[in-house]
Amino acid sequence: MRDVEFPEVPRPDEQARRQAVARQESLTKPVGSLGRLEELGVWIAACQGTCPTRPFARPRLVVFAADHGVAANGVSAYPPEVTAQMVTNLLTGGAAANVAAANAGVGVRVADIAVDADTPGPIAGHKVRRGSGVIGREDALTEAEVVAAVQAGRTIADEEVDGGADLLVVGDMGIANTTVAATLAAALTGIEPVAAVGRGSGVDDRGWMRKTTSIRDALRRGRPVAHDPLNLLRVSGGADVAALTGFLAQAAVRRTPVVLDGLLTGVAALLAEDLAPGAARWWVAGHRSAEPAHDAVLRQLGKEPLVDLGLRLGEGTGALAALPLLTLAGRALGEMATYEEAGVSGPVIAPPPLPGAVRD
Ligand SMILES: Cc1cc2ncn([C@H]3O[C@H](COP(=O)(O)O)[C@@H](O)[C@H]3O)c2cc1C
Ligand SMILES: O=C(O)c1cccnc1
Repeated sequence: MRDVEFPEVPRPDEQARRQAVARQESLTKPVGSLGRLEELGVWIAACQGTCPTRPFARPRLVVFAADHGVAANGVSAYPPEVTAQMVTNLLTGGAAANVAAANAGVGVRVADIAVDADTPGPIAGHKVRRGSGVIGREDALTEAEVVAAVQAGRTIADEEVDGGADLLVVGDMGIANTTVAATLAAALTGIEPVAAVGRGSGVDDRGWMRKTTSIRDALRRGRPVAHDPLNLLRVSGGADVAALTGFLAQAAVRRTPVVLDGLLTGVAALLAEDLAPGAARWWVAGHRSAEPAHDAVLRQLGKEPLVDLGLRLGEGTGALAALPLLTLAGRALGEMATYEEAGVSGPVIAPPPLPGAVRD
């Protein structure tokens, strides 16, 4: 699938990063005392290419919505029509993500990539198909659909960045998508189906068994192509994961930082880093989801999540819960007074170097 190639991903700005490290040492607090917030502030400066940092002007959440054929196996506690119903709920402001976005000052966009229903015109502009194949016995998508979905994600990232977004947050909505995500996580990290499977939106013990079997069957088909991101998306993925993959890679190409959410966005991140090496430097992990496979995915991404609240919702809620921490980190670096400005005496003993420099 040569139609999907990304240009070389730029690095966050090294000069701004160095300036930010130096500035952290000049601010009126013991060196390193803001802990991880200091690393995050440095990361924001490097992504913005400027120090002091600026407050984010237009943070945006994009929720990627799609249905999944594997829902027919009885792997979710909820019926497939909930996907379209929740899309409506997200559009009218009643979902958890709407509240979390409002709390964090983030604008919300919903993109129907493969919902198995008609959705309003403005959100269906990038729709690739309805649903997907039942991944235990057939391919999720055709080659053309994979390409179209990845391109849809790229276009959505471009639209957001061109519209002024300076921080992106990703989310998912789609019944049975944790079965797909767990399959991809197992294929990409090597964990077994029983280690990858989770309760998703709350499946019972019998459903859990059906889900584990579905992941096992899907993994049997997906493992042979696990090293090839686009073919893995075709065999075992879905149009939402493919679009998220394109979106995450393109956000990095466009030098725009992203806050990752739960399991589905995590597997898309692994695939995007594969397609566009270095893209992961532009992402921060918002939270650790209660889905067991998410931990393996985060480890493979080399990301320590900002919060671990036992959330298991998706929609971007974990990322949005963490967002005020990110905002604080940026503002502390940008707005605190220096020792010189405030007339506060600096240390009399040279402080130890800042702990664990930021992954740039
Ligand atoms: C009302 C409702 C709102 C949601 N918001 C996100 N999800 C989350 O749960 C689903 C994945 O779980 P599973 O694989 O078990 O179906 C996805 O839609 C995901 O976004 C929801 C699920 C439901 C039921
Ligand atoms: O990890 C997630 O994001 C998640 C977990 C459960 C249900 N939906 C999403």
